[in-house]
Amino acid sequence: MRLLVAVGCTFTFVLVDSVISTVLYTQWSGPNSFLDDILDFDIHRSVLDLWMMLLVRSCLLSGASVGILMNQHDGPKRVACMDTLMVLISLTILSYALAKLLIFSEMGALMHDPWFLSLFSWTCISAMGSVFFWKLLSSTNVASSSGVGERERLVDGTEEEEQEEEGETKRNEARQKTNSGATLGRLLSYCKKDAGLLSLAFFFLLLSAVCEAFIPYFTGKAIDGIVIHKSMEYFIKPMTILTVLALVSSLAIGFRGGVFSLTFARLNIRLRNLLFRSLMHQEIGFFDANHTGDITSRLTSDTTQVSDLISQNVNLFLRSFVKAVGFFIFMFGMSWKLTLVTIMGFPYIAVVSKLYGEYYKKLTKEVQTSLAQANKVAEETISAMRTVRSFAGEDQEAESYYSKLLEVFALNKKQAVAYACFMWSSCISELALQVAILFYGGHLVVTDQMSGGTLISFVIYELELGECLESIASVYTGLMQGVGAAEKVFEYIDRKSKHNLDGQEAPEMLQGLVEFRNVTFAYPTRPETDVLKNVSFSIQPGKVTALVGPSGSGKSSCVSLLENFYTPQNGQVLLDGRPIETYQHSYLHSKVALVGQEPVLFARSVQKNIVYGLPSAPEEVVVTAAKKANAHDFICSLSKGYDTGVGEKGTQLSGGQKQRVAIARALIRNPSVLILDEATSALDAESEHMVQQALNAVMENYTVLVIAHRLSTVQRADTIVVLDNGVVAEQGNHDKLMDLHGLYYRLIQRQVLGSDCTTEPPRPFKQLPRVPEEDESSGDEDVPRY
Ligand SMILES: Nc1ncnc2c1ncn2[C@@H]1O[C@H](COP(=O)(O)OP(=O)(O)OP(=O)(O)O)[C@@H](O)[C@H]1O
Repeated sequence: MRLLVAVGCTFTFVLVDSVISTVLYTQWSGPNSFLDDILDFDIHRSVLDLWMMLLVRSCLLSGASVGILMNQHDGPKRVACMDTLMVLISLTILSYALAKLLIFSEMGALMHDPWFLSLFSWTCISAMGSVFFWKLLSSTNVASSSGVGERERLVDGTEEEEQEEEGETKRNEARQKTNSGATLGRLLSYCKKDAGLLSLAFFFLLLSAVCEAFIPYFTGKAIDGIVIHKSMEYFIKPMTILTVLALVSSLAIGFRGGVFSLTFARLNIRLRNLLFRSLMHQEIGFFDANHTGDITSRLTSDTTQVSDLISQNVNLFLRSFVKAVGFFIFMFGMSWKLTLVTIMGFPYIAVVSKLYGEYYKKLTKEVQTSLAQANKVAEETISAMRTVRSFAGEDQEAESYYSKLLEVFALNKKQAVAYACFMWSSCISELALQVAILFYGGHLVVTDQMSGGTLISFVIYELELGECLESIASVYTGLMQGVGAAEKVFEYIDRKSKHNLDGQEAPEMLQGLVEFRNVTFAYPTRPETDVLKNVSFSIQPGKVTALVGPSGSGKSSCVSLLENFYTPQNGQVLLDGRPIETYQHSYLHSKVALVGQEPVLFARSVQKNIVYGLPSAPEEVVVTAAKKANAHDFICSLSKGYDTGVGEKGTQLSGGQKQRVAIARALIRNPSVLILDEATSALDAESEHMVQQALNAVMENYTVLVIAHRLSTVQRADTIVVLDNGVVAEQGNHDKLMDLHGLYYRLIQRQVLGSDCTTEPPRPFKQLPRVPEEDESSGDEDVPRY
């Protein structure tokens, strides 16, 4: 339907254009026959050429309309491909009409003929109208693709899918085009708070632009003073004004630049702040799905690129724009004819920079993505340097980083070629313009239509204007680059977490009863695999519940759900009878504390690590928590005691020390439920002993869910939940489960006896650093571990 309307409108336009152009032409040509005009064509006297432009427009528009009607599927796409060509043709028609006006102006009376002026004006209007109707025809592409998809349901499925995909791509492209303006508007709206500063910058900008606009004018006056008046008086006056103008403009330029830099530095801070806050509230699944390198690259390089490019370009754009307007006014005042010559070249430069800007924006996005990939490799390698060294993987990692850099370089090469082509085309068009101005200006001076001094002023204005237009063109590409980076930044700023942390419950008393009720869960990154299937068990207040099971059976996943990191697909995790997600975020994490298997410490002091999340905790509470965690003595022996830094991820502490600081960090909250992921396998005997002592004490006083790796812990637990491949295989205490002779029994037998007493080999518990002797199992510290 839309397609038919567009074609109908285009044909109507062609008809109206033909009638008006022909009537105006015949009125102008008078009794002369059309044939005579062709045979006796004189560019200085005939407007036949203007009428012929009608043929060009009509043929193009009618051809496109018929093409679209005959091939409704591919037609609009083909028309869209020739959008730029149509713009160029219309610009050429416009320039030709202006040139005709100049030619006729030389002929005096001819120019004032109302029919000529009407035909000239109509040619300009219809040239612009042609672009509009061409765009209308090409835009039917987006709407018609889905319509065609419907009509051609008989076509096989793959083709239909392809059509839909194409439609979607087109819709995205169309959306992207309108988005650039919206993104820019949004970026500027972030500067609203700096409106005062910006107004000041704008004032200095105007001041400098006005001063600069007058400089060529007084230069011309000074030259006329020497050449025409041959008097120092006529020379000194404009020279004095020139000096004052130069001084004022340079001061204003300095102020303007400084204030703009300050404003956009604040924009950078705001963007980073917003982005980081948004990241802090994303669900854990988001961090599973996105690599740290990608995220930090948006936070560092993309935000910097946005503020740098926007600050430089907004500054440059405003300055160039104000100056260009001023220059145009002066140029028109000096010679409207020479100004028309200048205007003829201007649209071509605009088209070239638009094309270049769009291509550059696309390349910039690709470069950023590619750089993020390279950063990903570097970050992963550097953060795992010990592992890299121990496997002698340095060269392999360097090679893989280099190959990523080469991918970036391939894109940089494309950017360089695009830039070279852009510079080449804009320099050529500028040069052509200057030659035309000098040529025509010389003719005006020779025919006494302007003075030599005025021509010099005009040429200076034209050169300055060229610079302004060049700046505006480069601003466009620079802005597009910044907009590309800004879109990536906004994507994360606008992202709403898929897991809300907006629970409000914060009861004064919490018993610590945890229930898993028919929980089925799959990680968002692997939604097709259920890692927990209909899991139900409970953790009684004041009791120790142990989770055991082979590696990958889902123990840590249970902990993640209890920490409210993810939402289960089915079932509920309850704390004191209320769903876990209904609790206030900070409340929940003060009541449910976790000591992980490989606890992560921050690169701060021991004290700051212990009070993490509770910055106002008094010193004595910190010391009490450290004592309970069996950490006080070793902390006191450190060089600066509690103020000693622990290094990145706690690397300056031993594994056992790290664990005890992590236990203190959990205990300082005085939690109702303590989750312990027993990690003793990575520790040496002494550290293990220290950590175990701390854990033993803790288990006596808290409601504990422990992922148990030691037989002593499992034996001591009030309830043992045995997980196997995401389901609860068995539940009960040690004696009951041993009597069952099921999975638990087999696992114990296997670990204690070091042999398999089943026909079906069970999957192993956590890897054992050493196989214990059978009679060791009664001891506490040296008991066998899972
Ligand atoms: N972030 C994640 N994204 C996708 N799948 C995951 C994620 N974390 C764990 N898994 C998968 O979920 C399953 C259960 O893992 P989980 O870590 O809960 O097991 P586990 O019993 O704690 O194992 P282990 O004792 O070895 O730590 C495994 O198959 C694992 O591959």
